[in-house]
Amino acid sequence: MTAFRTLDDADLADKRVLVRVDLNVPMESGRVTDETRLKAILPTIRTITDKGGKVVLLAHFGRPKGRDESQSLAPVAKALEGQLGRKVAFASDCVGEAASSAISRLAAGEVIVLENTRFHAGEEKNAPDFVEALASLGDIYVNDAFSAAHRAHASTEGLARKLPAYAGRSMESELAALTKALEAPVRPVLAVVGGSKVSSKLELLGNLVKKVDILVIAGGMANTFLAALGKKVGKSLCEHDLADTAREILEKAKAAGCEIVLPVDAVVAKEFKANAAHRVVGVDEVGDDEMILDAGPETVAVVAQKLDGAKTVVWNGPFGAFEMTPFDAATVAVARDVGKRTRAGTLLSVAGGGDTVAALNHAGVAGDFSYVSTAGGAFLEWLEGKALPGVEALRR
Ligand SMILES: Nc1ncnc2c1ncn2[C@@H]1O[C@H](COP(=O)(O)OP(=O)(O)O)[C@@H](O)[C@H]1O
Ligand SMILES: O=C(OP(=O)(O)O)[C@H](O)COP(=O)(O)O
Repeated sequence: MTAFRTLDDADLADKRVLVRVDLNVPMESGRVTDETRLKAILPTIRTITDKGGKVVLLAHFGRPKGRDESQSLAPVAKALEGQLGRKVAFASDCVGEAASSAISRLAAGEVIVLENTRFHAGEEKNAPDFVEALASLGDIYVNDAFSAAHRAHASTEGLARKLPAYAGRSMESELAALTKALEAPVRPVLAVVGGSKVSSKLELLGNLVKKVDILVIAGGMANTFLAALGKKVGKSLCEHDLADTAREILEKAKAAGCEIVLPVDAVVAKEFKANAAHRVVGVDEVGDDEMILDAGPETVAVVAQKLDGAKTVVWNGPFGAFEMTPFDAATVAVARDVGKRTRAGTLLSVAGGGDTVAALNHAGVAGDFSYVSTAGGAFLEWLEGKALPGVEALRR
């Protein structure tokens, strides 16, 4: 018997199936720029529609504080329609009259997306009345959002305890693939953690340093460490109030024998925009009116040298603001290097995260990696050995 109930165990005909998916996709000017997370949920949607269920998709987008139309899921629902090749309805709220009347109009085999769950404070609080309001809209709950499973929210955890709960196809395959690739990784293991979600990913590094041999800290995360070590980072993305936590992580790494690699140079600019005037500087030379938007070429060379000694790579979070040229250079260079080594058979590589996957696609190498997960933070917490609330709630 498997650890979870799956869609194979469910009677789906004519049922209202609440499916938690991750529609937190990269977007620019109202357009989805990477559809990996949409493609990942197609098998679950099709399994349910083929069996005559009504698919009610629940998801968050961004981190709004209350209702905020700029964080609406409406354009994502449109993009999903394109991927699915069939009509996808949309309801302007995920609870209440707007949701229930739209769902009541669904015929068997039809699909609807409900508006951003994070428009309601009860979502992140996992508030019982909000869980109740969501549960009243469905007969069955399916979680297909491995990438949001590290959040104990109403739609990722609370609902699984309220309705008959099943793992979706993507949830199943993510857990199986990560277990196969990383349950007993060949050492040395090199991890790259970068990106912009500094506060939500910094603390997990304290445990990660006990699991990996080399930790390359990149992106906005690196700026926070550089500042904690007394370097001036100007206007860079940086969480100065996390300096103590950053220093504690460096101590933990030392105690665990994990080598920490920080950028030695940076590409800096005065404006956060594509093709902004920029210069390459050492990390001691960032001006007060400048911001670090990418790692420099010397850092890329250091990472290449560290990769020479690694057998397994895990990666979440880009080296820079890769959506804007030329600040994609370090991310693209390291991605191509890892891809090449993986193809040559000298490295096993696992990468994940909404933006990281978009960056690998941008570099044209996602297909070269051993495994690409939809998940970033959730994948790192899984790697830390932490129980993920969204996964735990699904266990039989
Ligand atoms: N130095 C930097 N300054 C500003 N933003 C950065 C910097 N480095 C990386 N980023 C941003 O980090 C974002 C991705 O971070 P994150 O959400 O943590 O990754 P993922 O979605 O892969 O988990 C990208 O939008 C990228 O532009
Ligand atoms: O994009 C996500 O995670 P990721 O940035 O770690 O890939 C998930 O949708 C979780 O979003 P959250 O970090 O706002 O809870």
